[in-house]
Parts: sequence; structure tokens; C-alpha cells
Amino acid sequence: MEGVRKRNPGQEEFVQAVAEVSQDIFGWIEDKTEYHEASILRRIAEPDRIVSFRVCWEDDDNNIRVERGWRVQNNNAIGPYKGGLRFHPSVTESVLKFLAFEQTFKNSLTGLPLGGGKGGSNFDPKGKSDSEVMRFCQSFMTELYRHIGPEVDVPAGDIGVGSREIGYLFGQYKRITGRWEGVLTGKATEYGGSKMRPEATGYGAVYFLENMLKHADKELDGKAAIISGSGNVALHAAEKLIDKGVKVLSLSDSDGCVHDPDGIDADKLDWIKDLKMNRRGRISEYADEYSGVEFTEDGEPWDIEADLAMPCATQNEIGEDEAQKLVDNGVLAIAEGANMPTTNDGVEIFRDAKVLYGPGKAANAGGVAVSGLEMSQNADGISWDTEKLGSMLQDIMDDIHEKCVEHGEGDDGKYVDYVKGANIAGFKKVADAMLAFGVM
Ligand SMILES: NC(=O)C1=CN([C@@H]2O[C@H](COP(=O)(O)OP(=O)(O)OC[C@H]3O[C@@H](n4cnc5c(N)ncnc54)[C@H](O)[C@@H]3O)[C@@H](O)[C@H]2O)C=CC1
Ligand SMILES: O=C(O)CCC(=O)C(=O)O
Repeated sequence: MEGVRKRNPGQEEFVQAVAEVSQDIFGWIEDKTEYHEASILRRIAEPDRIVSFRVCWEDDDNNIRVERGWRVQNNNAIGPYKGGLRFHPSVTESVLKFLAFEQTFKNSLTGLPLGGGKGGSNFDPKGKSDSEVMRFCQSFMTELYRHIGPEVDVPAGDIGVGSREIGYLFGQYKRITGRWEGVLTGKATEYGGSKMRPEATGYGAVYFLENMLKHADKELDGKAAIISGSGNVALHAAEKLIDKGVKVLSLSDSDGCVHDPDGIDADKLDWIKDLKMNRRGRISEYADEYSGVEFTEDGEPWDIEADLAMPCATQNEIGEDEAQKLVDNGVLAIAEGANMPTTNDGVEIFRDAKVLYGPGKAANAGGVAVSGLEMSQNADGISWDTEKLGSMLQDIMDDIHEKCVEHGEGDDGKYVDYVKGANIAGFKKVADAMLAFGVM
């Protein structure tokens, strides 16, 4: 870790992600000399390459705007680089490096042939017109297109990149290259997208949560849950929880948090979906629309008492204090829809308290898994139906849960350390592929 810190000065998020994985891997590889001798972990923690580029675009007032774009290609030992694009002002090289590193383990856990990558820009889509977003996406792809391809690197969406942005990006790729090919996932179904991709991350995280509870002889029905975020992942997690009889008490966005003590039911959720996905409004409007709902500016849901917690917004939303609050309030299980939403100190609190804790790289892998299935459908020129994809998603999430149990169950056969299980299972497949290739 000393070396990682030295080689990546000021890249706190990346160092955090590597430290979290390393502590489990060091213990596991202690007696496995082949991994030491080949410096496998050190190689996975050094991205294959990082492309960084200028993105110029013209706003509606004819001002020339300059942003920075990146693609981090972390590791392609088991398949083409795969991972989302994030457009958000908080994006830095460190954030994208941590995401690409995590993605490498997550993609390995899915059992599909997918390497790890991530990209994005500090461009902020909030408040921009459709035409501005289109011009930005076209400019971004005008550089990115030369670094990606269906067998090279296949980006998708993430924060700030939804179906509108994927449409503009895919259109520009097609215009520049003259080729229609499965170079992006998360496409609309009219032009090669997969059914179930929009739902997959949130639904998959709920399946993982359900599996953790089942393994501990508990069930979802009748429980209460707090969720952060109100984007793609949060809203689909809420939808599946409601479907399974859970009372959803909260959602949030970067302005604050809404707490609905009566629970967000299916009708209210439809209203929020329209607010967020079509009208692009703020979550505070939910409190204006429905009585009894409390909105807390800059607030987060972690002090609301609930059985279940699903952080679905962004990294490091749960620190030591928030984790302690959850534990003190008697939380049963936490399943991460977001990537690395809990700091390493927060993770230690969950581990010490032995609460069920599903880390993002396992719990939110359903999205990239259905992206992998979108790639297969594109390659074969076919389109599977919702039922088939839904059952494949469920099977993949069950399988990831089993792998975590295999590598994370303690000697007492009771407590499962899902962080350790996910880290070791994710590492093993990539490491064995890298050993087969020799030194490179
Ligand atoms: N979209 C996908 O398929 C996958 C997404 N994820 C992760 O899930 C999380 C959410 O992503 P999406 O729902 O796709 O994005 P989104 O853009 O649809 O929604 C993001 C949500 O998080 C909130 N948010 C963002 N930054 C915030 C901040 N600094 N403070 C408070 N709230 C903030 C936004 O207001 C919004 O509600 C991210 O961590 C992402 O990396 C993980 C796996 C797959
Ligand atoms: O679907 C994908 O390729 C990417 C999903 C993603 O960015 C993630 O799993 O964090």
C-alpha cells in the first residue's frame, strides 16, 4: 500500500479502493506463491492505460466551453474493457481509477467475459438544454471513438449518463465510423438495447439483499428500508423492494432527502419516476406534492430507523458516523447500489457489528451483467424477452451471492463477510487469467 500511495499522490478514492481489496487479498494469497511472484495484485492496481482528452463544446449562448474527458482501461484479462461513463462535476482521474479498479472485480464476479474500465467527464448535465447535452456528447465521442470497439472497450451509462446521453454518443460513433455495432450498452431497445438493462442494477441489488437475508433465515417482506439517491439505481431498487412487500421510507438527491413515514408506494414512485426521468426535477418537489413528507435540505437518510439500507447515490456517502448510526438503529442489512458508498472506516464498523453488508462490487453487479447480455444479443443479432433476461439476472445474482459465501463464510458457518468473499472471488478469476499470459 505504501507503493500505491506513492505512485498515486492525491488520488484518495483510488487508494481507498485498493486498500479495501488488498487487506483481504493479502491474507488469502499468503500461501499462494504464484500470485506473489507474478506481482498480480500490484499489476491489477496499475491501469493498463488512461486516455485523457479535451472536450470543447458550444453552449446555447455561443460561449465555447472546455471540459476534460477520460477513459480508464484498467484490465482486460478476461474480456474487453467494460464499464460506465460518468458525467458529473466531481469526476476526477482518481474517481474514475477507483471505479475502473472496482469494475474489474465486479465484472469478474458476474461470470461473464468482461474486463474492467470506466470513463467520463467533469461536465455537469444538470440544468443544460437537450441541445447542449447533445453537442457535449458528440464532442466527447469524437475523441473517445478511437479508443473503443465491441471487442476492445464497451462503455455504458453511470451517474449523469442515461438513455438520452447514450443515444447521442451512439449516434456520433455511428456517424464517425459508418458502422452499427455493439460499442455501447444501455441503448434504447429501438436500436439494439437490451430489455431489463434499465432495471437491472436496482433489481439485482434487491435480489442480492434478499439472498443475504435468506442465508440468515430472514426475509424481505414486512421490512422497512431507507434508500439514498433518486436516479436509475435508486428508483429501480425502490420499485423491486415495494414489489416484495418492503416499506420504502426515503430517497434523496444532491439537494437533500425526503422522508415519507407512510412509505413510498407504487403510485407515488411512478410520480417520482416522471419527476426525475422526464421532468428532470428535484426530489424536494415530492414533499410539496404529498402531505406528511419531510424534506431535509442537504440531508441524508441514514438517521431514519429502518431494517434495511440501500445507498444508491455516490461514493463515500456513509462514513464512520453514518455507519455507527445505522448499527445503533438496529439495521439488519445494507446492500450497496452505488459504487463504494461506504468509507473503509464505515465498512469496518459494519464488519465488527457483523451486520449483513453487501458491497457494491457484488450487490450492484446486475447492471453490468445485463450489459454483458446486451453485448451477446448484439453480437448474435438477436433480442431476448423480458422474462428470459429477468431470470438470467436472478441466476447471475444468486451465483454471485454463492461465490461470496464460498469465500467469505467464517469458520462458525454463520457470519458471511461479503466484502472478503467478493474480493477473493473477483480477484481469483482475473489473477488466474493473468498468470496464464505470463509477464506483460
Ligand atoms: N447505472 C448503473 O447501471 C449502475 C450504477 N452504479 C452506481 O450507482 C450510483 C448511482 O448511479 P445512477 O443511478 O446510474 O446515476 P443517476 O445519474 O441516474 O443518479 C444518481 C443519483 O445520485 C444522486 N447524487 C449524485 N451525486 C450526489 C452527491 N454528491 N450527493 C448526493 N446525491 C448525489 C443524484 O442526485 C441522483 O439521484 C453510482 O454510484 C453509480 O456508479 C453501479 C452499478 C451500475
Ligand atoms: O453496464 C455497464 O457496462 C457499466 C455499469 C457500471 O458502470 C457499473 O457497474 O458501475
